[in-house]
Amino acid sequence: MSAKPTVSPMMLQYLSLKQHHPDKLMFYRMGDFYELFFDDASKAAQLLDITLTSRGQYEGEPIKMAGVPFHAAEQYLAKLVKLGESVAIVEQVGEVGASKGPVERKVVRVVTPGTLTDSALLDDKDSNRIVAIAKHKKAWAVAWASLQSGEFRCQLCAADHIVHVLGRLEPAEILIADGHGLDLGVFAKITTRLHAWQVEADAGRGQILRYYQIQDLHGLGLEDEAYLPAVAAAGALLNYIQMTQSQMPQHLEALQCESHSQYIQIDAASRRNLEISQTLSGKAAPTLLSRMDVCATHMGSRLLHQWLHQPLTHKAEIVLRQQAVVALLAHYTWLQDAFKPIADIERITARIAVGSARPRDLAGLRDSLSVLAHLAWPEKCTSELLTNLQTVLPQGLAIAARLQAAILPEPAVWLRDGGVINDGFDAHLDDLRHVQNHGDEFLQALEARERERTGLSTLKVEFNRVHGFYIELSKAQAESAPSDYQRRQTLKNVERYITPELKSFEDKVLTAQDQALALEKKLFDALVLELQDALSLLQQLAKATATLDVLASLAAVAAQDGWVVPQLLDFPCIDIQQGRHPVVAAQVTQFIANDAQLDSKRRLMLLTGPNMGGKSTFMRQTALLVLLAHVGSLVPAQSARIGMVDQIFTRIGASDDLAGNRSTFMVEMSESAYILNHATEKSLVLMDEVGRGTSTFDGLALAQSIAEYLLQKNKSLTLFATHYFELTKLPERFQDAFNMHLNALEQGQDIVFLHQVQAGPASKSYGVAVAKLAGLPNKALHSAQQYLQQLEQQQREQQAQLGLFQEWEPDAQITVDEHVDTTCIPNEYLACIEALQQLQADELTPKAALDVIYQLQALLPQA
Ligand SMILES: Nc1ncnc2c1ncn2[C@@H]1O[C@H](COP(=O)(O)OP(=O)(O)OP(=O)(O)O)[C@@H](O)[C@H]1O
Repeated sequence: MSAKPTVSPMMLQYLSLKQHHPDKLMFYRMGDFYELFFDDASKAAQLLDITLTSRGQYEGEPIKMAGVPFHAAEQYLAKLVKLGESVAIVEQVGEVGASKGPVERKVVRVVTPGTLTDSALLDDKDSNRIVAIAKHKKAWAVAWASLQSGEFRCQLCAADHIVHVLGRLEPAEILIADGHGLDLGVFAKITTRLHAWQVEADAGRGQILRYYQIQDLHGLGLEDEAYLPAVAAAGALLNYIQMTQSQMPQHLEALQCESHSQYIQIDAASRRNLEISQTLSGKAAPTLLSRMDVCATHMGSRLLHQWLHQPLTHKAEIVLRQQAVVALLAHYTWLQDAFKPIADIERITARIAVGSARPRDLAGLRDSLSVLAHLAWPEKCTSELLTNLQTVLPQGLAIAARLQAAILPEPAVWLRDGGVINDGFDAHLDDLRHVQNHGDEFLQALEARERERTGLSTLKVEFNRVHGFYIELSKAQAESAPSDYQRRQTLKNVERYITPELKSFEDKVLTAQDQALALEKKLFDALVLELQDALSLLQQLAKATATLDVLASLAAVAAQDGWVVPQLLDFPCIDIQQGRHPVVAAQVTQFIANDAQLDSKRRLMLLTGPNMGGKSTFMRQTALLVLLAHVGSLVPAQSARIGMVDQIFTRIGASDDLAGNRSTFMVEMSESAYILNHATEKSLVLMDEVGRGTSTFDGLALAQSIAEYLLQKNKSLTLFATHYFELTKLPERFQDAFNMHLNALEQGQDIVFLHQVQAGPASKSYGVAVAKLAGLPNKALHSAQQYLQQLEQQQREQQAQLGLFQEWEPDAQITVDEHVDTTCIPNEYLACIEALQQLQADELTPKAALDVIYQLQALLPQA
């Protein structure tokens, strides 16, 4: 008879918990291990490189199992979260043996990439945002929160704009309802799917009202029906945070709806191209952020990251920052030195809010608040913004004093070890500690007293781990032991005793330790609760510190490299004298500074020049200087006048989007389409070699029409780099287009880049010379040179036959002037004469005249 397969009660418990978290890995606590079962076990074994075993059977199959030790769980969690996994943590919450069956367990928290608060799992410089996307009727909105900073915001936005908002926010996790139908591009892989009912306006409204304990959404400015998508998104976020945290954090700031005109709009592709915080190859350096970030604190680094991604559009706000940076130019070293010991107040505040703060967090907070409160600010270092920030700093003094009283100067790492609460903070704790620490004195006194009472010289009071405290007498004197001595142990030469007084002392000492530990935990938890009432002040302090740190960092970079204050104008204009690329200039030994001038009369700069000549660098440099000016930073230039910009677009470089199934050319055209559909007169557009992803003629035709569209329709300030020399004729038809080029010197077959931007178009592109620099084999170079000559010759011939005449007089029939007697002229010279006759010599530039001579020569019979 075969035994009926049974499922163990523990496995039943596991399965019932797991059914609520089918898409997450489940860490199921069993003693000193977190165990994973079934498919979770195989996945974890593979991702974490841990051993896969099995235990018992389920439905006739062995149950796969893998485990990680409880004390090392954090490092495994960190790895899983980095890989984009979410983990539900199941703890034993009941007493072992309290009831029949397995000890009671429940999911105490869910660790997801966007809801981390644990310092061990977070990157110090990462904002770790979680985003929810929602739709109501036909309108969309995005809401986002950071459990570190307490930031909680939303924004209404068009469906095709969502991916650009995501580009700015760089979320760690995105919540979105199933079947949303949006193309999220690279962000698709970090989405967590919700049911449609979890992202719904009514439910969202309820969540928000409950969280803030308010009656309606008027106070938050979200009562209008138009905000329903934002309400749905924000509510879904709150719901998710509540579900994942063991305790609902109370530090989220009042939900704010951002307007899309608050910051310069930069689409996702442009953000990438400008390498603001990530290089095109995905590295953290060299980028604008890595160049600008000399912040003393991680809070500052995170805020600077935000600032660079969110250049402001309100001039007054920018000017406040500028003034502060200027005021700090002579004092940044002082401020940075003062800030060096400041802990990450923002993250400590987050851990206080979710109840996971540790002893050293509170000690760090205490020391930091104290430093901030006692800053002796230099008298001459003032500006409106600095004064506002400065007034916040002393407000942490009361909390610092309270923590000073409550926490030992150097508390233990773990609360469970004790040694956290300060002496003198709680009388009972002091008593308990006194018992523990002053046991020796008591024992010495007892020994002296007992010797005197009994007159026994061998009497000793001692302690060992097995038998606790005892009075010891030699065998010889044991017979004279008083009657109240109770025998505890007999050894060869000695007898050991206990007395009621010693027993009660022993009880007191042994329980004092446990009691002290329990009391320390209680006092610490109460302290954390007390601090939870001050979350908003702590956040203000963190924000003020981070802001000062960023301003000092901007001042440091500007002071060390001689940057200037850009003058901000209210009309479209870029007038940069001797500008430098903030990142490239720091990398090359000699960087050539260049001017850039664009305004309503010179809207489109056609930029030509050799490969490697510096076109991309110059274009990016211009955009980065405009961006920095809107951040409130000074800029690397001799002088700069910059008009307020609403959007920055860049179409630079070739990249294909294999994940999105789009070819290089398709990406190029989609980005160009986006620019033509969105750029305005106040936008800055960078176009680098549009059209190069397709055949020459298609490419040229597209580049030409895109440039014309930008000039006629968008009227944006545009830098248009191209290798199509045909485009350099555009200024002949459009007054607001003009040519500039990057110059180079040819020395024999070699080329020297001068990296200077000069007026007019480039004379040639030096492609073969650059290929030589790149190390192309000589043979290949040689034949390239020959092909080039042939192609140039063919082009000259074609132009001579068609282009020459078409260009001077497009509709002209090839006729010879009737006043000229042509009978005596050989036929082969006639074309040349006709061409000369029709030439409008006064309208030719010297360069065009030279071209004409070449073409005429080509018409003549070879000598
Ligand atoms: N103003 C400058 N001063 C000094 N070095 C420069 C300058 N501009 C560019 N460079 C150097 O020249 C290199 C090539 O510049 P860049 O990529 O901008 O050229 P490009 O004209 O866009 O080339 P391509 O047409 O091949 O894309 C840069 O990596 C940089 O090292």
